[in-house]
Amino acid sequence: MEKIYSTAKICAFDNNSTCDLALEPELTQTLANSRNPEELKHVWVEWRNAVGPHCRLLFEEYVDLSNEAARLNNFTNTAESWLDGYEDPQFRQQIESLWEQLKPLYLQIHAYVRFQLRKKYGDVVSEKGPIPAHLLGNMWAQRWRNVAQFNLPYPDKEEVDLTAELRAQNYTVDKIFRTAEDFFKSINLTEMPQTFWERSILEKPKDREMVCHASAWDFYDRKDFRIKQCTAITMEHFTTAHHEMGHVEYFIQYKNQPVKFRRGANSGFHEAVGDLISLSVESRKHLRKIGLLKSESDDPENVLNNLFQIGLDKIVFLPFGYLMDLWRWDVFEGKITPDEYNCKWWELREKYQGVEPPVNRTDQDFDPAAKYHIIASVPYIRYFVSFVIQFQFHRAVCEKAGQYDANDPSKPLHECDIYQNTEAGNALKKMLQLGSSRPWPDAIEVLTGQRTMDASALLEYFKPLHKWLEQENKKNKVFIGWEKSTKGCVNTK
Ligand SMILES: CC(=O)N[C@@H](CC(=O)O)C(=O)NC[C@H](CC1(C(=O)N[C@@H](Cc2ccc(O)cc2)C(=O)O)CCCC1)C(=O)O
Ligand SMILES: [Zn+2]
Repeated sequence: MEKIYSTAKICAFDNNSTCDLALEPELTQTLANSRNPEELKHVWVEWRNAVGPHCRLLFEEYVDLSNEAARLNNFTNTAESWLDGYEDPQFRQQIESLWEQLKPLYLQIHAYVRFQLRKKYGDVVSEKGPIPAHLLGNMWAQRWRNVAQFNLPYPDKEEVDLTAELRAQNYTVDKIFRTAEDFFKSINLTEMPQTFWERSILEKPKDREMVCHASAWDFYDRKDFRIKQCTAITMEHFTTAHHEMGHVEYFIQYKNQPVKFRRGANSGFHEAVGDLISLSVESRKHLRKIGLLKSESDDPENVLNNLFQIGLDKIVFLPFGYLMDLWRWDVFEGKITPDEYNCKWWELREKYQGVEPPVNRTDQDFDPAAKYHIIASVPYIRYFVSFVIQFQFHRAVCEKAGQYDANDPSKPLHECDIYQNTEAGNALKKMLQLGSSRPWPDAIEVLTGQRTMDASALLEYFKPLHKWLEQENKKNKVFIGWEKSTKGCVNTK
């Protein structure tokens, strides 16, 4: 399935003699930059046609083999095996409870974006229904930051296009990764070893196919750590470089643990390290410090525009991060059978994300395969966990850096930047060095003083945006939530 996914190509929208377009970089760029609904629909449908049908039977076989392996490891099925690392029989209930706390914020940004997209695209976006998934700037509608420019709360304020700025300043792939390394070093974490620079693959090779989905690798010899990334000069890849290097920092911090404990406290911790640093990097304060933001002024409108763009990544991701394994847990437990794979997927996509396919789908399609983690058997709830705990970590390191104080409105959480603060870095380091040697509640307590996942830090970070969205949606009399989709998935049997 990985080979099918990594080599799949489609033909161009307006020229079907060009048929060598791959997911990265071509289709990713089209979904991000095209404003032509027909072209977006073409790319969205053709990608799924190129991967889904070819993976469907393989996936059924994979489910049986994976469950057999789980049983041989004394688990009931793969779902139980995947959840084992969270060491808590109540884990799924905790996730559901976190989602219930976060859903009101999601409903507000969803309603606002649907209203804006309707202004731009007209009736292809209904007033009260789910949002068509192909118009949101991303192949899976899991992050909407690429459609920020016609959604900004204050559109007449300066246009901060970091991708354009990176290119204008002749950022190279190497400079992107050196900039990321510089941040980690500045808080007393570790520089990348020389072998990292010699052995990593940071650009798509010209001479051969390669799995371009970014990844970070620990070779478990305490010395060899690498990143593989088909890096483009974009803001998304700048953030991804920090994400991948966050994995490497964690590898290095726990490298002296026994091999058994050279893992994240749970998988969500591993996903949170790089994103935690990116929360500082993406603040206007930091972007100005490293010269990526020219303007001097930080008036409330510019700050809200920036917070909104971060929300299009972080708030928007939550329902997707949840539904990916809600679908797979049911598949592994046999609650979703092969003939229901696709229509149950679209039920969940509508129920949690409030998105719909641009064209009707059938049970003969297999749209989950359009997402790397499904065909590569990579669990996904780790990202939902990460998107919650990274804000708990951020709140803790920002307090240590004196950059955040719950009682001081002049130090809001969303303007914190821990750059060059070694107290913050040392506190983070103490947690990372534990690896998986202690239950994760002990690990999170070391840094935050809490022993549970807690949505309050994310809600605190986005509080100004939440308030603004509620006011704006009320002013525009926008319908909050979504009615049943007119599109969806049809059982052909
Ligand atoms: C040997 C091995 O497998 N190593 C693991 C790491 C480890 O376990 O040690 C690994 O490298 N996994 C690859 C995976 C890549 C990416 C990803 O898949 N991201 C998710 C979700 C997401 C989205 C936004 C975001 O800000 C953070 C995450 C997606 O793109 O849907 C793609 C770019 C970002 C991270 C990763 O790094 O997590
Ligand atoms: Zn990761």
